[in-house]
Amino acid sequence: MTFSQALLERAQPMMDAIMAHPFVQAIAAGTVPNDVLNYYVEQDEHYLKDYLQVTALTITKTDNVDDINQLLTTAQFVQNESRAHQVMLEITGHTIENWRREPETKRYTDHMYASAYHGTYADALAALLPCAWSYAVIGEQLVDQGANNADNPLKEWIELYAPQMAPDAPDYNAWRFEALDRAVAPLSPTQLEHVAQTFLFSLEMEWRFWEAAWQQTHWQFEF
Ligand SMILES: Cc1ncc(CN)c(N)n1
Repeated sequence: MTFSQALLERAQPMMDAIMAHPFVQAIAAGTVPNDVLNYYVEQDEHYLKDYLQVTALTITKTDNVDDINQLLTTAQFVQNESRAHQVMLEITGHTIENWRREPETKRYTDHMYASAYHGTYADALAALLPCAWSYAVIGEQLVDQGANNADNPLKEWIELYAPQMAPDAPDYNAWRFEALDRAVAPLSPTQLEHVAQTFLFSLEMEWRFWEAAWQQTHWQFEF
C-alpha cells in the first residue's frame, strides 16, 4: 500500500463527516441560507488568495521541473473558482466587501503557510492537498446523487467541482497524490507521520471551514 493510499484510509471518516455536514447537504438541496453563502464567499476569497501564495512557496521547495509545471497548472483552477463564488453571490445579491478574516480561516491558512515555510516539500504538498481533493469528492458525490438538477440554484457550483463533468481534463488529484508519494520516499518514519498529520490537519480545517460559515463564527472582540 502506498503512503497516500494509507493516508486516504485514515482520512475517510473525516471525508464522510464533510459530506454529511449540514452546509454540504444544503448545497445538495439548494437551500443554503444567504448569510451562510455570504460568509463562505468572503472567507474563501481570503483562503484562495493564500492558497495561491502557498502554492508559490511550495514550488520553491522542489527542483523537479515537471512538478513545478504541474503545480503552476493546478493553481490555474483557482481562476474557475471566482465563477464558483459568483454563482453564490448571484443568489444572495451580495458584493464582496473584504470582510475580516475570521478565526477558522486564519487557522487554516496559517497552517498552510507554516507547513510550506517550515516543513519539507512533502509537508507543503500535504497541507494543500485536502483543498482540491475534498471538493472533488464533494462535486463527484453530489453529481452522482443528482443534486445538480435544474431546480438547484447551486447546480453550476456543484458541476464546477465535479470531475465527471470534465472527463477530458487530466486527473490532477491523481497527480497530487503521486507527487506526494514521490516526495515522502526519502523521509524517516517520524517525518512521514508529520506529513500525515499535516494532511489530516488541513482536512479537519476543511470541515471547520464549512462549520464556521454554517454557524457564522466571528472573533469575540473587535481589535
Ligand atoms: C476552504 C476551501 N477549500 C477548498 C476549496 C476548493 N479549492 C475552496 N474553494 N475553499
